Amino acid sequence: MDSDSDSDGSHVSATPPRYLNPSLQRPASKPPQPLISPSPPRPAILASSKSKLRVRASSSRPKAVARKSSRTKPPPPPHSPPPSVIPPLSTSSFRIRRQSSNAEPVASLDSAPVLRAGHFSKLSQSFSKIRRSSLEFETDADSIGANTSVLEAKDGLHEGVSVAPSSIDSKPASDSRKHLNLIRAHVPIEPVKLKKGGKNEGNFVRLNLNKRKFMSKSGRSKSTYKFSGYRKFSRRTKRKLNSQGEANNEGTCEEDGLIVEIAGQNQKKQKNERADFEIREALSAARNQASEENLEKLLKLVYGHDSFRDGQLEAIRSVVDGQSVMLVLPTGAGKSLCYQIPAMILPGITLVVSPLVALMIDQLKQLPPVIPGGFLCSSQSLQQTSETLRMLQEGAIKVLFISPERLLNEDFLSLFSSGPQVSLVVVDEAHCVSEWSHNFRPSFMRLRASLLHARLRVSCILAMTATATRATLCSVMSALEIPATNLILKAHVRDNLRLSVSLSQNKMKDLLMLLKSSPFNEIHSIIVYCKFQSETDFVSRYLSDNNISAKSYHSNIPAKDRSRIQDLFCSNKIRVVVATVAFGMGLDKPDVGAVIHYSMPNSLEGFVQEIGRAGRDGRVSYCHLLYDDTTYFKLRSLMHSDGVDEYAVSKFLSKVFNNESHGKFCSILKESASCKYDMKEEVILTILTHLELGQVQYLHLLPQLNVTCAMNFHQTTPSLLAETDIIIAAILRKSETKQGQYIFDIPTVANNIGITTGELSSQLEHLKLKGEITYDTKDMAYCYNIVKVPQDICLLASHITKWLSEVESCKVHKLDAMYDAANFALNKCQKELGCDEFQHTACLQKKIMEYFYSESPWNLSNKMSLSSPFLRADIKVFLQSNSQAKFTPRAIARILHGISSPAYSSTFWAKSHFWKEAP
Ligand SMILES: Nc1ncnc2c1ncn2[C@@H]1O[C@H](COP(=O)(O)OP(=O)(O)OP(=O)(O)O)[C@@H](O)[C@H]1O
Repeated sequence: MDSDSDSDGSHVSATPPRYLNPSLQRPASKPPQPLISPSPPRPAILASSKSKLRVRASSSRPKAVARKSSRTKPPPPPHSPPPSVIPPLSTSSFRIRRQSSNAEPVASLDSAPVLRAGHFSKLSQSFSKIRRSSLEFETDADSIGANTSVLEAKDGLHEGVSVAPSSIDSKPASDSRKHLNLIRAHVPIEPVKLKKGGKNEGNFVRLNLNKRKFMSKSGRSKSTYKFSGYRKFSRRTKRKLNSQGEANNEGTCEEDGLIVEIAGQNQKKQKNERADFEIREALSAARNQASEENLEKLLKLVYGHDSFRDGQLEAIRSVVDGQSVMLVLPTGAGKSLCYQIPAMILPGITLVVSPLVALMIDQLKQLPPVIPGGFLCSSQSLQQTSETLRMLQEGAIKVLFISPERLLNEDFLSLFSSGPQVSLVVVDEAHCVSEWSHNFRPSFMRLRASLLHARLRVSCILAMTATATRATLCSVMSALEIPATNLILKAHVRDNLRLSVSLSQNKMKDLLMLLKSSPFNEIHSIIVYCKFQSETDFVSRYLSDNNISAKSYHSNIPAKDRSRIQDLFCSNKIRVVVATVAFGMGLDKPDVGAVIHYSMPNSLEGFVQEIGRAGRDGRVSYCHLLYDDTTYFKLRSLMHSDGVDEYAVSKFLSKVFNNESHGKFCSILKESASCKYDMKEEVILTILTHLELGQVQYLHLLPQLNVTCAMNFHQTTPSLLAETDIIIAAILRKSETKQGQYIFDIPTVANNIGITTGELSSQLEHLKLKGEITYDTKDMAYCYNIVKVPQDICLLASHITKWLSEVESCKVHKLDAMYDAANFALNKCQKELGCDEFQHTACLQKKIMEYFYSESPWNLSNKMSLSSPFLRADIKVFLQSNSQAKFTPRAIARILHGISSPAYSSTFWAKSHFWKEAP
């Protein structure tokens, strides 16, 4: 049987073999060897326990559907904790929607077809010429789906993606599923046999010759044929002919092949049209009535999935019904579908606000071909941005991924005052809206329902997250005005994950032992999470030295290399990726078999999110935490790195309100302010956001921009130009000259002549195009208008500092909760719920549930309260030996803890012997 036929039937599965030895069955109930526990001997892990925990009383579980595979399925995953584990919901301020009794169980990927619609990103190396068919979406007046999108990427990176219209070339869902996939192992790639004799030979070369032959014969010019299309055509023809043993007369056969090919194309076209028609019908039915049956039909046709997973249908129906929803589903549970299907059904645009560009691009790639999408981010060129905006206005984009900064940009918002209709705003990773979350983003905080309603005229908001405590949910729902009844909350941890913890005194050695022991030694794809970038490098090197194929991944690795590492991992060419949290967001590799935490995460939210990258295919997967006190202490110190003193806040506020001119454009240089007030840029933005969104609005934040401009004149003399141009006249008044360059502050000039910085910039651009000037800008600044000057800056500083210190305590509390859960599993677990010496799925799930659902914060013991008896003496000596400098108490504490800050960088202070080295 050749490889073509191999790909058919039994061996094809949606996921590649997880185990290194494909003959091995998944070790669902295979006891892993206890290895790192402090108290040997350790009994073997019990993967399937009888005393299972239940997440919700009626929670449905991933259904293990028999796969067309020779591999045996593992036993179904254990159940989740019993309802008694959850604090009484009736006392909560939310009504947590329970799954209806007739809800379909979660379909495992095993039951899904081999390819998902929309997966074409095997070509992530170069997805520049991929045509994506889109359906004709009905807008108010006309159909807009006549456009298809072409995605482009440069350098094989996920950068510079733009979406351009193209001709109607709608493909049916079934066809679209033949798109090559990012996760190549998912895709039965049609093998192209190369002839022996060197890499430049074989079909490629021969077919080029064929091409010349054919062309000369038909008398067409070279330009008549697109090479790639022709190559495909020739290859297919060639195969056909070879199989008939008629390859000798190449010219004639090519022509015969052409006839066969055209017939095939016609058939395919008809099939496509039929599929298109079916989808259109299903869409129209779903628009008329968003019933379970109609939505399931759409799900099947567009995605190839048989049924909705827990929470999906409920969310989709509510959104289609125009209700705002807070959706909490575990990582990999299928949240994207909950906005994609409404996006198809609703008449207007769906805006998806995302915190990371990489995430946006991944999500864009995962859109099914029937939904034309685009994205806007700051790294795009002006041309790309305006092209996307043009398409948006023309209705050629149905789903637009956008950063919060971009969304809140005045120019962008003004597009919608009389422009395209927005039907839905999706806030992805919605926990970022809340300062009580593990991942607060000030720019997300500015996403208020009132603003979205007023500026986008949108009434429906879908907030999605995988991890949120009650406090976080409360603040997100209040900011986005989502009614308490519209919370759809499912389990935070999927129950196909087996959780284990071990105390480790030598983490590298223990990690290696873990990877070489069962079940990890049989798992093909593993992510090892580290806290620090340097850790990822030396851990991956250590593993490689010990014959484990591993690569490190962190944000300091060039984007191109990161992309390559991710591709290698996704195509199963690297077994282990040793990464910081930078790895995994948007990663949809379904068969990651294990996640190992080399370092403890900062919070249970982080833990849950990271382990959620394992077992997205519904198969039993393993998550192990290596935990030790030293890392905990180090992390606890780091939790204070964002903290600020009232003194610094007060100084900063004085600077902010220094310029009392109401309505005028004010700016504060980011870098120098950060250093001067010893506050991280993110903290400064948090304070400014609070000044805008707090109880009293003190200022109005504007987009950040480079405020220093250095200009050269090229044609007309500056003074002559100033006679006819008031902007140049103002620049001459307000600038200083250095080596022939005119250097000025953009806000100062704009304020001087009473125009906005935007108007000033476009005037300068105009002069530049005329060849009169060239200029460069630098010095990124926070920009704002003052709305109200506070009466008492000290009082305001005290309020803000108190708020920030509560946020800081919240972070510390999250770390303590993580530590407490791990400590509980290791030292206090009574092993009543199916846990054993090594495996603590049940007790950790219980701890996680308590953490996420409890009304009040846990009362946690503070291991850090014991201070060194030598501390006072140390501080005294430190001050004496640095008597030339002034320190705040916080600055001294940071130095002693080895935490760098904007004013006290590690580059300088790590040389001091007071600087505490990282463990
Ligand atoms: N109803 C379904 N049946 C089968 N597979 C599904 C279903 N819904 C989603 N999936 C698949 O589940 C995988 C994860 O989906 P998705 O990326 O939307 O999850 P997510 O919840 O957004 O994950 P993350 O939290 O990591 O962003 C995808 O491969 C998707 O095709």
